[in-house]
Amino acid sequence: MRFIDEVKVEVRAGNGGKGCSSFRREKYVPRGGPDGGDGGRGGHVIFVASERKNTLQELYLRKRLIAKNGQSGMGSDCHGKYGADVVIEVPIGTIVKDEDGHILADLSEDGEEFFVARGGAGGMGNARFATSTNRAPRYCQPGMEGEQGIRYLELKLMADVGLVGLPNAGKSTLLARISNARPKIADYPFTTIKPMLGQVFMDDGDGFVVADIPGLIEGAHEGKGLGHRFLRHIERTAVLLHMVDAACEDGKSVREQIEEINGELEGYGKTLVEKPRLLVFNKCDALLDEERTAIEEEIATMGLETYFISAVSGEGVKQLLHRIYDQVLQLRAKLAKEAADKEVEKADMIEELNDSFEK
Ligand SMILES: Nc1nc2c(ncn2[C@@H]2O[C@H](COP(=O)(O)OP(=O)(O)OP(=O)(O)O)[C@@H](O)[C@H]2O)c(=O)[nH]1
Repeated sequence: MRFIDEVKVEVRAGNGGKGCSSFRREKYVPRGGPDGGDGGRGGHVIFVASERKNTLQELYLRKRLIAKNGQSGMGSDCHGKYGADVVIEVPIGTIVKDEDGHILADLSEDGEEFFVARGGAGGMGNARFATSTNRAPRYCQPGMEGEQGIRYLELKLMADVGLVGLPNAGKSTLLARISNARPKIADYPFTTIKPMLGQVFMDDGDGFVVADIPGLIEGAHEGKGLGHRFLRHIERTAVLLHMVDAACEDGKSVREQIEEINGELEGYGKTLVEKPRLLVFNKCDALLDEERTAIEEEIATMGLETYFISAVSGEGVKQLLHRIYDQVLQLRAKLAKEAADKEVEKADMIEELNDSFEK
């Protein structure tokens, strides 16, 4: 399966079936009334968010989603059948946009549905148009056209924590240690070529999801490296873990590594820069005490919360996880409060409206 996070698809819902114009013909009933049935509704095209999916590959391959037309109505008051819907599962975090880039839907919960193209209504048969003055109408309706258009889908993974750092900082090693994800780990850069999600379980039985995005390199936000395309996947996280190779195996000082990533996050825009960030110095097992002290002195002025860990030996990892979890819970509580406030606001508005109607 390839990781596809952007696709363009053509969607076409089914047209409604035509209504039927027909008259009852029975023995001994000389003038049977109208009995033309309605046409069936055209099929919808529906996206459903599913936790079983993590790529838009299926849509990338299909390119077109066309639902069936509704069947025409028939005599003897028989209605036409509905056209079959096309139902496509998409990953949680899929955003649907129209041709002008307006967001139509943001599918953020398992099972959430979006009718991306609605099938046309079936036309009414002549039986519906009989009145006391016109008992034998011949008129029946055509079916309505189904909606159609081009839609752009963009996947922004839903993770609580985003791992960022230069290639080889040890992001995959940390993810493998703390979560159920099993990323490839190698001592050459860019072993990670697609974002990888891992679920971390905490003592309370709950936990959080971490996204490891491919190693950023300078200029990534301008689309030069691999990272740019993937930065969007950490836009919705509660906290960023900025990983730095404290052993400086690739020859870059810790300051250089930090500044390079800062530059990339700044280049991407406010959403990432303003996120809470923990600076994590990895590979501490390979550091001498005086090297660690030197790093501590160098970063003291940066004002970032820092952690020293070894993703290989596990040193410092537990403490880090608790701190991350704190941040995640704080954000969840804030979002829950915002949602509850909105509900209250809505209820107040409805009450006010009702009051004004009564007066
Ligand atoms: N000594 C030491 N080596 C580590 C530690 N963590 C990772 N490494 C090594 O660093 C190398 C790179 O680790 P990865 O986890 O693949 O790094 P990454 O940041 O995921 O790299 P990309 O996938 O390229 O983005 C591997 O050889 C790891 O074994 C650590 O805590 N101590």
